[in-house]
This record gives sequence, C-alpha cells and structure tokens, in this order.
Amino acid sequence: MASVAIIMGSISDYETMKGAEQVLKEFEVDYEIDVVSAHRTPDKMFEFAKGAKDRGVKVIIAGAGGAAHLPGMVASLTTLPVIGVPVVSKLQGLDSLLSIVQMPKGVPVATVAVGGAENAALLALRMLSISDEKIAQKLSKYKEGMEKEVNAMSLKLKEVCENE
Ligand SMILES: Nc1c(C(=O)O)ncn1[C@@H]1O[C@H](COP(=O)(O)O)[C@@H](O)[C@H]1O
Repeated sequence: MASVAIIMGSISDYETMKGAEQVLKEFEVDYEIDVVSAHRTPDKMFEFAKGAKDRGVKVIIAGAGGAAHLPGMVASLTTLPVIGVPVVSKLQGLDSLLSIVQMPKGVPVATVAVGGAENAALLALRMLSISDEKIAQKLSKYKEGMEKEVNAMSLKLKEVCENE
C-alpha cells in the first residue's frame, strides 16, 4: 500500500519530481506516481483526489509548473496533507511558486522551494514519522549523516585555507 502519492502535471516535470521519488526509495517507503493535470485531465484529478485516502495514501506530493493549479485543486478535494512543488517554468518558476503558495484560507498547501522535490519527500516523511517510529529513526540517521558531511566540509575548508 502506497503511503505517499507523487503526482505531476506533465511528464516534463519528472526531471524535477524524480528527486522526491529517489528520497522515498532511499527511505524504503512505498509510493505511487502518476501524471495528473487539473487543466488537462480534470476528471482524473477528481478521481485521484477523492480516492487517495481510501487507497491508504497519507500524504500527497504534487508538482506543477506555470499556472500550477494542480496542488491547490487536489487540496480542495481531500483532507490529506498536500505538499506542492513549484516546477521551473518559462518564467524561472516564479509563476509556479506563486500559483502554489498563495492559497486562500481554508485550503492549505505546504509549498517547498522551486524545484524542491527532495524536501517535499523529506517533509512527507516527517509527517509519516509522527506515527511511524521506523521512519523517525531513519530521519534521525539522515540528519546525523548531514551533520557529518558538514563537519567534514569544515575540516576541509580549514585545510584549504591553511595551505593558501
Ligand atoms: N500546471 C500544470 C497543470 C495543472 O496545474 O493542472 N497541468 C499541467 N501543468 C504544467 O504545464 C507545464 C508544461 O507542460 P508540458 O511540458 O506538458 O507542456 C508543466 O510544468 C505542467 O506541470
């Protein structure tokens, strides 16, 4: 059963959205992934959003570019948390970002940075970790790994500066 659904407005978004897929694979969390467009396939979007909770989906990650209405429209059709990923567009993604982040009161979409698909997956994992200790532990390890990487950078920088 997929706990996370990753959807995107077009296959052209996959280059960005595969970042979320990779994180979920790394954490061994089941996910479903599909192209769903509010504009181009409104009936499919309706069916997807209305059926997600009953299928066992707990969090939805929705990526779209340009007039990026998909995350907000999906959020309007479900009570599941929706995380929006603004995809880079002809306007560098500013249009996507504003379309996703400026939701009216009552219909929240948690919006990550332009192209921030990895963070969308990490946020979804944090949501799941509230009731899943295994994921919580993996997130702690991930955090420790990041800290080690930054400490290594710190040592490396000292070395570089000393040798200049
Ligand atoms: N923003 C939306 C929606 C939607 O919000 O329903 N459906 C497609 N799109 C976006 O159109 C862009 C160009 O799509 P094409 O590359 O297929 O022309 C994509 O970034 C997609 O997310």
